[in-house]
Amino acid sequence: MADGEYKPGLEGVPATRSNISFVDGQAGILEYRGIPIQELTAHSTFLETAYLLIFGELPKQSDLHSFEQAIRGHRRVKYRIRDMIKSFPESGHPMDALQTCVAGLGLFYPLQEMDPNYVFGTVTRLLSKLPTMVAMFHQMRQGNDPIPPDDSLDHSANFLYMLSGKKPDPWLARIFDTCLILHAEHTVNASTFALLVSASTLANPYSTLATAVGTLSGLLHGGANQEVMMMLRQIGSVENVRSFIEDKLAKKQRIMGLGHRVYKVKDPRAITLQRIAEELFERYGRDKYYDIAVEIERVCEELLGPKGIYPNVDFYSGLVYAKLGIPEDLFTPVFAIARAAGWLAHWREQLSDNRLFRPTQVYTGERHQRYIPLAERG
Ligand SMILES: CC(=O)SCCNC(=O)CCNC(=O)[C@H](O)C(C)(C)COP(=O)(O)OP(=O)(O)OC[C@H]1O[C@@H](n2cnc3c(N)ncnc32)[C@H](O)[C@@H]1OP(=O)(O)O
Ligand SMILES: O=C([O-])CC(=O)C(=O)O
Repeated sequence: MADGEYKPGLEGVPATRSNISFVDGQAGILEYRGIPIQELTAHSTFLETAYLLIFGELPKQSDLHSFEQAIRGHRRVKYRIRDMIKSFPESGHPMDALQTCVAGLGLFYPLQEMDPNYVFGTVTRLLSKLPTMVAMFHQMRQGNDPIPPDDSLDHSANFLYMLSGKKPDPWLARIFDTCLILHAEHTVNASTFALLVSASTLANPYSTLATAVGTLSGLLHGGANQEVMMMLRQIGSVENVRSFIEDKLAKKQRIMGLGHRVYKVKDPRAITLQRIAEELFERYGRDKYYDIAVEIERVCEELLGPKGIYPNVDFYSGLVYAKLGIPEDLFTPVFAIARAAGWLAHWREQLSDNRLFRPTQVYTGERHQRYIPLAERG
């Protein structure tokens, strides 16, 4: 292969065929199974959207009921998982805890034949246990017992309850559910690509999902949502925004929450998240960090807009999560709870027509070298 064909970061290189989601990065369009994301946030729920992504169509009433019931039934985790979480250092990052927990599930549920029962069991177990394990780690790192799930609450409300011990206002739970819909899937992003590679080896799905969780944690990917909040606090006031941005750009550093490999306009999810943030602030009081974020967007439109760098999904999400009372280092685990739906859809799709991923490389090293004995090396 000629060097000219090599694309750093595989930019523009198709890695798979998929009918799960569609992105038009110039027009700012995102669809799940052909349905615009705005339709789903207006009318669907996270679990219905997860079903759509994983099984390819909107569920009938009875199918949705069985899916939701199965997920409710998987909320508790084995006491050995709980013991494992107890042994984690409380200062560890929750994404590392989550990755370990997801991989740990594989010890209890070995890989089986890909029949519909196995797929349904795996998908519902993972969608259900990820939120439980995130909430458990959060409680246990504070020295508390985990809060058992409340079976009277739906998926999103139950997660917020397990985090705080308080039943959330249904309006806030619905906002959180909308955030999960927005984060559920996004074509062949880095964590999904890592998942596809793992799935293609026929690794156990828990190991495969753990690969994706680890990949999402990176600062250039899902980890950016926490970084944005840290940046907003570091800037501290609207007056400091321009100098902060100019200084960063002069040092060739990245502004977190901006830029995207695919979108060259404002991410449609950032538009919805900003609207949600405004609705939240209208009811619960404005937040100075929101004003700072808006000013960053304004300054960056001027300085980075000509390069097609605009807010991505991670830019406004943290402001919403913070207002919902979610601690900053749980922002990325919340992203993982949502993205599990897309990951599982891609796991299923990959295995329906599998071929091992094994790309090639452009070798740039020496050849035909002599082994130099240790004593002769300088
Ligand atoms: C869920 C998600 O994963 S969404 C993305 C979350 N990540 C972030 O928010 C981190 C900040 N953003 C970035 O680092 C990048 O925009 C990425 C990693 C998301 C995408 O990067 P790529 O597509 O690889 O773009 P690349 O790194 O080639 O950058 C192209 C140019 O834009 C600049 N650029 C890209 N993003 C930014 C940014 N956030 N701030 C400043 N400059 C940027 C680069 O410096 C580069 O400039 P140059 O051509 O003058 O050297
Ligand atoms: O698609 C990407 O490159 C990053 C991602 O996961 C997203 O934007 O949701």
